[in-house]
Amino acid sequence: MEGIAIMTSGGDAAGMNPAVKCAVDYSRKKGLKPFLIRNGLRGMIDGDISEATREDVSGIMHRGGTVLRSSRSQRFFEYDYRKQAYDNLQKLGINKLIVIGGDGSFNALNQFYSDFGVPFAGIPATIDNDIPGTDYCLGVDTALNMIRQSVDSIRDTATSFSRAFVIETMGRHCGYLAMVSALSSGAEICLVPEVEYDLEKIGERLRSDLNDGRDYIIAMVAEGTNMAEYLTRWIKINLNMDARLTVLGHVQRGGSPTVRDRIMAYKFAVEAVDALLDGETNKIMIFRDGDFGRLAIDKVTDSKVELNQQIIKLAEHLSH
Ligand SMILES: Nc1ncnc2c1ncn2[C@@H]1O[C@H](COP(=O)(O)OP(=O)(O)O)[C@@H](O)[C@H]1O
Ligand SMILES: O=P(O)(O)OC[C@H]1O[C@](O)(COP(=O)(O)O)[C@@H](O)[C@@H]1O
Ligand SMILES: [Mg+2]
Repeated sequence: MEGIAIMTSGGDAAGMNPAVKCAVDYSRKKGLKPFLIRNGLRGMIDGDISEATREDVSGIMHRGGTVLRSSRSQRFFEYDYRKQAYDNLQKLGINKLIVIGGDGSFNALNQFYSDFGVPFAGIPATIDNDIPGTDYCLGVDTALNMIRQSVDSIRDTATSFSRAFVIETMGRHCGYLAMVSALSSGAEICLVPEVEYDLEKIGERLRSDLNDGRDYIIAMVAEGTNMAEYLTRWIKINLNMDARLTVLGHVQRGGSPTVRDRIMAYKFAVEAVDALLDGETNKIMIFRDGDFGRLAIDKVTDSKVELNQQIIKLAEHLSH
């Protein structure tokens, strides 16, 4: 029986556990022998690999994070450690890999494929939604719901005071979480790296709203702009308003996967196993314009992610 190993790597994201469960169950159904690599790339180097049991993947669907655990490994950049990882796979008869992770993990596995020719299928999983070629990455819906819940709570206190609340979201260089959250929470300001912003115009607009009776402000700021602290000070000085900053941080990465993330996880996992059985060697599973598909890794690594134009159209007025 051919061995297939499943791992999670990079920043954890809700939906990783359902993807692991489905990848194990479906690959077994298809006549493969599923293995689990624990602790991501670090575990692959250290041989933290075992055949998947039914117990390993039972009762994990509803759990956030990744039960396989994850890592960001400096050693994987070095050939000698990758060779050690390859030897570990060889010993167990593993000749296919499924990696559930972000762009960094896909680069890692592509390097590993160039070194040793072990075919892999990538399942996009990162709250940042920053993988080119796919409209959706596992974990995004859960993160958006975690943010919504936090912003709703902040709004409760905001409505009790005449204050501005600046809320910073994660996302690295991608403004998706901030922009969608600005829409879903009815924010007055949204700053993301992809859209030019004009503080002068924002000031004019909000001063007029405040004169008309507005008494609090919610501002969503993507971490990639590095503007959250500055904007908080700017509001105090320019709008003459008390302002508070909340950096949401890792709260956004936690939480039980939403229904959307569970179902998407299943579909991505089936696609990944099928891709490998079809003889694909280094493809990333994608969801684009409502359909699932497979994209060559270089199409992913050589492009830059672009923010969805429809979302920009709906939210860009919050940047000026
Ligand atoms: N070019 C590369 N060569 C080898 N390993 C890499 C390469 N790029 C990334 N990696 C490995 O992949 C890991 C996961 O990538 P990272 O960017 O941290 O998370 P994510 O997969 O969520 O984007 C890195 O910590 C590193 O170990
Ligand atoms: O958890 P860490 O290592 O502090 O990294 C924080 C970063 O990880 C993320 O939560 C997820 O990013 P990745 O999916 O690329 O790992 C980013 O939004 C954030 O900037
Ligand atoms: Mg990443």
